[in-house]
Amino acid sequence: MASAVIDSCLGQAGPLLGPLHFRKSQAVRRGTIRGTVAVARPAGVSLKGSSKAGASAASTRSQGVTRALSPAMVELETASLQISQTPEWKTLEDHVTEIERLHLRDLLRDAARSELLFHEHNKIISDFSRQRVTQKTIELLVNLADRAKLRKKIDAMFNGEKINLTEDRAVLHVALRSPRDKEIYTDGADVVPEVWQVLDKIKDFTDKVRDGTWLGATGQPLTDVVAIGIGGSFLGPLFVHTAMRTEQTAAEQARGRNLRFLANVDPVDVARALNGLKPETTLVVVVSKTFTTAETMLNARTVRTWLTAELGKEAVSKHMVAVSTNLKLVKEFGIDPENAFAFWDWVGGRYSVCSAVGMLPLSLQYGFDIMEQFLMGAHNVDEHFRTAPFEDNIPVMLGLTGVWNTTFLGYPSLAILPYTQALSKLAPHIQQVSMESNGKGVSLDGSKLSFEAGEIDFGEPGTNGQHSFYQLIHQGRVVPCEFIGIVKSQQSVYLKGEVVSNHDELMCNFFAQADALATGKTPVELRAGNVPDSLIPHKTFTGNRPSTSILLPELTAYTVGQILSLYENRIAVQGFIWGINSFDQWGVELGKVLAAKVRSEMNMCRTQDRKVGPSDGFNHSTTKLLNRYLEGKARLLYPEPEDVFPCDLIDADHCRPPSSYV
Ligand SMILES: O=P(O)(O)OC[C@H]1O[C@H](O)[C@H](O)[C@@H](O)[C@@H]1O
Repeated sequence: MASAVIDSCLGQAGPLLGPLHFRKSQAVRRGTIRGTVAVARPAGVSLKGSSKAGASAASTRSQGVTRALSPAMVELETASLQISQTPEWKTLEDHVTEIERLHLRDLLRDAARSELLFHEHNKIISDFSRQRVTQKTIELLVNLADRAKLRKKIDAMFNGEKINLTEDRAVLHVALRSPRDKEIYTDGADVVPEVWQVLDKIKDFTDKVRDGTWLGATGQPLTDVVAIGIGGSFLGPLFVHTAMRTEQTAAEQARGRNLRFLANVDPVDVARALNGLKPETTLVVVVSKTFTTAETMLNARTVRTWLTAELGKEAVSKHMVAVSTNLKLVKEFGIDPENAFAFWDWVGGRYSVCSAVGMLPLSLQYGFDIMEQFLMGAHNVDEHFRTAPFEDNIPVMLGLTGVWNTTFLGYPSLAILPYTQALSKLAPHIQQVSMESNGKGVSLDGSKLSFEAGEIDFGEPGTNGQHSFYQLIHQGRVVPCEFIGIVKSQQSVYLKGEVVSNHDELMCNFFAQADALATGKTPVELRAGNVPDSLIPHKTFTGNRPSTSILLPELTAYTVGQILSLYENRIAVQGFIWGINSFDQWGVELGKVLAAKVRSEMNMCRTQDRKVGPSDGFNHSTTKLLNRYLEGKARLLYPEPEDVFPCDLIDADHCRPPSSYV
């Protein structure tokens, strides 16, 4: 059956049958394509020393153990084999020259085109008219999406297929926001009841903490929460918290409560997170999918010491709870499994904000009922994404225009520009979701991509960004932008006598910037404005710089959930088109392995007769730099000259105690 699927897929290839047949035979030879398939592991992935929970399983696979793929997955993997060799891709490449002849200044005069590129779903408006596209571009992008089997890939994700091939996992964060009465299966089991079991437990626990039924060790209410976690166990919750803080209903619910995050292992971050807090009133939530992440575990131990130094060891059971997929390690750490909130390996860290990772700390702060609205908003856009035709599907359109800009027009970046301070942590969150998901160099089957996937995301709320990096995006490099505006501000400030409120002023810029980028300012216009000739080149704006505008009615828990889903699904679309695995992150492992090596060197440096040199496996540069650090540390630890130990033996000079002590 699988080979029939492959043949039918290849059969559409037309003039490109050659390369695709080559791919096919190569894949068949490697054993990646057959009825039940043996999958080659991605080349060059070293899993040894990985601290992630899935690593041991993955490492057995890397040692040559193969596994079976369902026919559906065979089909999807096949559809991802070098999408750049398909006629649909080539047609888009050819289409670039047509688009290069057009200027957005002229395209925007076409009202019919603008109407076509204007979409609305449940009061979310998206306007793609300032993208460098015509109706034909959209048709060609949709053809590419069909060739990439986008619909089937979306269905496979929602149906719990193990589309994360390198970790053999389903990708079901959408199940985290599913209504109770839905059924979503993976590995033959419906996951929705488990999701709701944990959500019910979160509601129960957070209600008790908030109403004072659950008290601290000294009988005081726990009004302050410190959530310790990093990466996906931090950025999503921080984004949502920042978005909710000034929303009226949420702010009322949070009155008298504090939520802080501790992410960086930097002691400065520890000091800032704990500054002014009292152990008696503090609840610590340790958030880690794996419960092995070095930074989080060290911070958790540090904060546990801070708590127990004042309250005694028994206080841990009242003051520390955990969110993890690894309940065994939670228990070993000393947190009662009763006080642990589970999630599952089918939730990627960066996609985990709708699990207990976000729901627990955020419900402690705002109450479960408000956070349930957040889940409902995300689910609403998930359903739109799953069911709407591609041309009217906002996440799909965002993803397709993203692929168009990045891959075909050659603009590798995306600026995320919300015109509300409440979304100031959206860009940092999306940076992880997008860049960790799509920053890949090989396609699903492990073959090297012939184009660059991924997008460099950054951003800052308007208007602040305008006074910072907008110069570059107006007159320097072309950086596609996504402007996000809100109709009803979370805070209405109307000064008596002023027609334009603060919010109106903010939104004037939301509209103006997108048009300034698109239309620019020509030398003719400048001359008409009496600009001297010498300044004309400096004051010219070339325009033709693409952007999308998204307008939301208001910023509530519900619409924050919608925004999350728009971006998560947009990023999935891009990965599905590029034919990569957006759901693994092997690229973060190597640095961790090397850090572990440095850590063991530092530990050994505590002994006085320590001999460190290049033979320990570091190159000359690292050895020298590391030894400078150790030398500085030695001065701090061993202030007396005789206490200074020779930890730097690259050359004889460094063996001596620092000269200032001699
Ligand atoms: O939640 P944890 O297991 O502690 O992982 C925290 C983070 O670790 C790594 O950096 C991964 O690349 C991230 O995806 C993950 O979110």
